[in-house]
This record gives sequence, C-alpha cells and structure tokens, in this order.
Amino acid sequence: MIRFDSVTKAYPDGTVAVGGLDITAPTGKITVLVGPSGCGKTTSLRMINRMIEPTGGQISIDGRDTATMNASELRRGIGYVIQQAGLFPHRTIAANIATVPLLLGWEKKKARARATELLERVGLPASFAGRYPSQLSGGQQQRVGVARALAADPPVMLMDEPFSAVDPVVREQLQDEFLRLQGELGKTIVFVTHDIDEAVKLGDQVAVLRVGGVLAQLADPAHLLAQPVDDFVADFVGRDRGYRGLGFRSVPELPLRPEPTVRLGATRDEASAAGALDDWLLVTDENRRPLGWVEPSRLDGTVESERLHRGGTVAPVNGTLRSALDAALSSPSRRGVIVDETGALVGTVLGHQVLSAIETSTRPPAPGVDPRRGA
Ligand SMILES: Nc1ncnc2c1ncn2[C@@H]1O[C@H](COP(=O)(O)OP(=O)(O)OP(=O)(O)O)[C@@H](O)[C@H]1O
Repeated sequence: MIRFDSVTKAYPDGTVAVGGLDITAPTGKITVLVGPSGCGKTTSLRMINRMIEPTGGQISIDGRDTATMNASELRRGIGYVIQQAGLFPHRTIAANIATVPLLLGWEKKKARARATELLERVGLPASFAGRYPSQLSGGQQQRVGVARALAADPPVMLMDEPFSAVDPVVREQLQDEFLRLQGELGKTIVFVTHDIDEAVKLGDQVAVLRVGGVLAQLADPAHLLAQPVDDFVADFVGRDRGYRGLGFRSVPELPLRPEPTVRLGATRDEASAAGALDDWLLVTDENRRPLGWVEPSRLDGTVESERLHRGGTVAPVNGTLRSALDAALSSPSRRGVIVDETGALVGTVLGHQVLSAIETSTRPPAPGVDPRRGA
C-alpha cells in the first residue's frame, strides 16, 4: 500500500505543484491519477520514487516512510514506465529490459533469459531481443518499456502516460494487454493519465486532481461516473458519463425475468405450450445452457439444431450493463439472455430496463449523502 499524507510540493518560485494530498493506493490495485494539464500528476508520481522530493507531508510504502529509505534502493523496488518508453537507443531490446536485473547483480545469462520471458509476456516475439529500439514501432517500444519496468518483478509500478504516444487502436490493444497482465501479476500500480476514458477503463480507483495538486474526488470508476462530487469533476468526466458507466455497473441490479425454454427435439405443440405461439422461444441444452431461439409458429416438425436462430450474445450475471445491453440488442426476441458462471440460463432482460438502470445510476445523489464515500 502506498500512502500520501498531506503531501506537498512547493517550488522555490512559489508554484505549489501539489497541495496537501491525501491518497492511499491499495496493494495489488491500479490507482489512476487524472486531471487537467499542470494539476500535479507527474509531480505526485515522481515523489513516490523520490525523483522529486516532497516539501511537506509523508509518503509511505507498506508503512515505511520513503524519506527514511535509501533512494536508489527504493527505486529498484519500483518499476517506472514513461511516455515514449524512454528506452536506451544504443542498447538492444534485451539489454534494455535487463537494465535493473543487471544493476541488481544478476548473472548475464539469467538476466537475458528473463528478458526473453518478458518479451513474450508483453506480446512480442523473442526474436526482438537483439533489435534496437529504432527498429520497433511506437506500440512495440511501449511494450518493451513495460517489460523493462517488470524485469526485477517489483511490487510497485509507476506509469506516467505510458500509452499516450501511440495511435488510438494500438493504445486500446496496449490497455487490454496491460489489464490482462495485471490480472496475472497483481502489482500495486499508480498510473498517470490526462484521459478520463483511460482512467475509468484501467483504474480500480481513480483520483481526479485539480490544478494545485488538490484531490477533487477519489472513487471507483462506476461511482465517479455516476456521482461526480462537483461541477469540476462532472465536467471532467464528461456529459456522456452515463453511457461510459455502462461498462461498470453490474447486471444483478437489473430485474431479470424468468424465460420459458424448450429442449432440442421438442414438438411444435410442446414448443407452443412452453411459450406464446407467435413469440420467440429460447432453446437450451440439458444443462439449461442457451443454444438459440425458435419461433414455434414457424416450426413444421420438431425443434432441430439447424433451425435455431443463434444470433445474440449472452451476458454473465456478474457482468456489466454494457454486456447486458449488447445481449438485449443482439437477441432476435429483444430479450437479453443472462447466464451464470456455468453458462446456464438465469433469466432475460429488456433493453429499456438496462437503459433505465443507467438513468437511475446517473441521477444526482440524495441530499445528505456524501458522494466521496464509496457506494
Ligand atoms: N521545477 C519547477 N519549478 C516550478 N514549477 C514547476 C517545476 N516543475 C513543475 N512545475 C509546475 O508544477 C505544476 C505541476 O506539474 P506536473 O508536471 O506535475 O503536472 P501534470 O499534471 O503532470 O501536467 P501534464 O499533464 O501537463 O504533464 C505545473 O504548474 C508545473 O508548471
């Protein structure tokens, strides 16, 4: 856990870059610092590894005051990734990745093996090991930057706009791979971005800062989008926040309807007895896993696999409103199929129910409720 207690950075010219910041970045989670240009994001990040020394307050990692630690030792336990990767141009990719392990005194062979392993981990071929940074695309260089930061397996990672310099498509791929990697590694990450979409996509919690390095709101993404604490945060997260919120709110909030079903091999009479003759009917296997839809009125024999209308995605019951809406919109019956972790049918939901759940979640909080406190 990284903890900021009333942390301040004032420059000799009087600029207060960070003004009394209190934030806790929980172990194994991604904390995103987001805010307009000049609000002190980078300064806050660099104070964690003491590339910048605070002028007030205290930063501790797992209860240890970083000011009392040896600065180079501190940095070796912290991976650091910056925009445009910041690779050493005259060193090979393998040598770049192995920088910290070699500083830590690893044998060359072991460091090289680690570099190759990490290349694959970040989605690059091992054959890139002998190339130079200029022989890689921007997105590939960013991956190497992440691999380099992970090389000595530090528990903490600081990431300063690591995906900002690449085009939107590559950026999305890098974000997805980063989330997958974090799912495996569970590092304690502080991530700086100016992009609210990136912040809500990646953050377990998001800290919105105002200029002067003051915390405006710290919340999980769903809560931030649904209940911005004031106009500054509301403007920053944007007007379409309700629709961004789709990706975060979970299906159990929705009223699920029981759905009549029928099995393969059922006759037309059985099918029309199960549901309405002129309505779509859901066909499942013996474990209640959805297989597709039929229209009983169009059946001229039994329900056969090849007659099924398979269109439509299914949404997991612990999934998001976005997946539920996709399921509803892509279903021929317009009823979105919700399944449990075994893939078995739990119920269905209508598109307008998903939309009203979003409406409810984006209404301002009731008077007396402090939106700074999590839901
Ligand atoms: N050496 C310095 N002397 C005086 N002021 C400084 C110095 N370094 C940074 N600042 C100021 O501190 C404030 C915070 O800067 P910082 O780089 O942390 O912001 P940021 O939120 O990361 O901005 P950006 O998104 O534009 O990178 C800015 O107003 C900046 O001009």
